[in-house]
Amino acid sequence: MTTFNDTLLRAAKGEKIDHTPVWYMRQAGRSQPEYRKIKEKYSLEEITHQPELCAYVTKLPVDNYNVDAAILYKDIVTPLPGIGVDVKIKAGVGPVISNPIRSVQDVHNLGELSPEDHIPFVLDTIKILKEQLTVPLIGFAGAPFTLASYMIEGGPSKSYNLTKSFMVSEPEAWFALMNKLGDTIITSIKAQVNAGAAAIQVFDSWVGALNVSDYRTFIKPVMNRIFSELRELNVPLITFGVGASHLANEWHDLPVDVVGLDWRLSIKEAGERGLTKTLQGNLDPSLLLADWNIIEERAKVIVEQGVEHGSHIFNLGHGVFPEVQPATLKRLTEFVHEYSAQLRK
Ligand SMILES: O=C(O)CCc1c2[nH]c(c1CC(=O)O)Cc1[nH]c(c(CC(=O)O)c1CCC(=O)O)Cc1[nH]c(c(CC(=O)O)c1CCC(=O)O)Cc1[nH]c(c(CCC(=O)O)c1CC(=O)O)C2
Repeated sequence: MTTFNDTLLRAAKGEKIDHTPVWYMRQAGRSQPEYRKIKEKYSLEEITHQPELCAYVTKLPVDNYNVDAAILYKDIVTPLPGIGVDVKIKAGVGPVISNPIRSVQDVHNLGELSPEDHIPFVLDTIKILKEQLTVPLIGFAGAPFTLASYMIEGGPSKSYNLTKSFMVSEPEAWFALMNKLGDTIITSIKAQVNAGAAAIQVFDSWVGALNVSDYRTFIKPVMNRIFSELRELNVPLITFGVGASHLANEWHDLPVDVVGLDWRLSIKEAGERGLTKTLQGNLDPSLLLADWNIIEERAKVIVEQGVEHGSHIFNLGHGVFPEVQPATLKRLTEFVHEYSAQLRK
């Protein structure tokens, strides 16, 4: 019988580990040939609605790359139809919403998430994976700002103009929206953990668009509430965002176990800024398209800084690009495992 590999859970809690655990954001899907074949026939929504198929896609990188965790194949917008958001994922574009939020009334019109009714397929996928996996399954949600950016803009945005102006001009509506999304996220995560998810990542991918002062006023209260309520689940809590080095200390203040960094702030610099918790990251995903000797050189520095820091989970600074060769991810996982084991002896 294969034993359960709990290295990622131990690293998240700051316990002693014999190698640095590895997983990659967007490891499921994307660059994998088996997934691309499935994708010729089915959309993301169709895959997520078929638990056996979705479990297969989620497990592929664990089998192919030997990573120390699985992350559920779904999207951050997956729970939103449950609260009345009309969202479709358009290939090559991203999530597109036909009823964007423009007023406090729009916020009040949003419903409540009932996981058993609205996302039973997600819970069924987790239950299948719990039987199959020998590594922890990471459940996840998009954070309120990142979800709100799609809901207010109506789709992906570069500037977040509508979101930011709504936030400062309509604070009552904004905080009502943060509350509603906070409730939705807490309910969705609790259901994922009850079904068998062993760790949680909250993706605040786009919150780096805000400055520290606005983060403290408009975002931090809801993030504090979310993580405080999730603490009772007793699973490691990871927060993550992109282009947000200026917010790293704010995240460290939240009741989380792990702070996920993109490639802009090194593990060493984060430690120097007073981040003592487990750090996750942070190879620039673009570099996975470079020659192996460059990838190895960069990964080596990150592993060394992670060992020096103490608790570290190796990851990319953001998601894997579809152009990356599966063999590169396999080799990188092996390298991080072996090199970190030598250093941690
Ligand atoms: O990023 C894309 O693939 C393109 C469009 C896009 C999607 N969600 C979105 C975006 C970005 C945006 O709004 O600009 C919006 C989206 N989805 C997600 C995030 C969080 C993040 O990555 O920072 C975000 C926001 C930030 C970001 O995209 O980088 C999370 C996500 N999407 C997805 C997954 C599951 C997975 O990859 O296993 C995950 C989980 C996290 C993880 O594994 O790290 C899956 C997903 N979402 C999406 C697709 C493409 C579907 C299709 O083409 O039919 C796919 C599948 C795929 O990439 O193969 C749609």
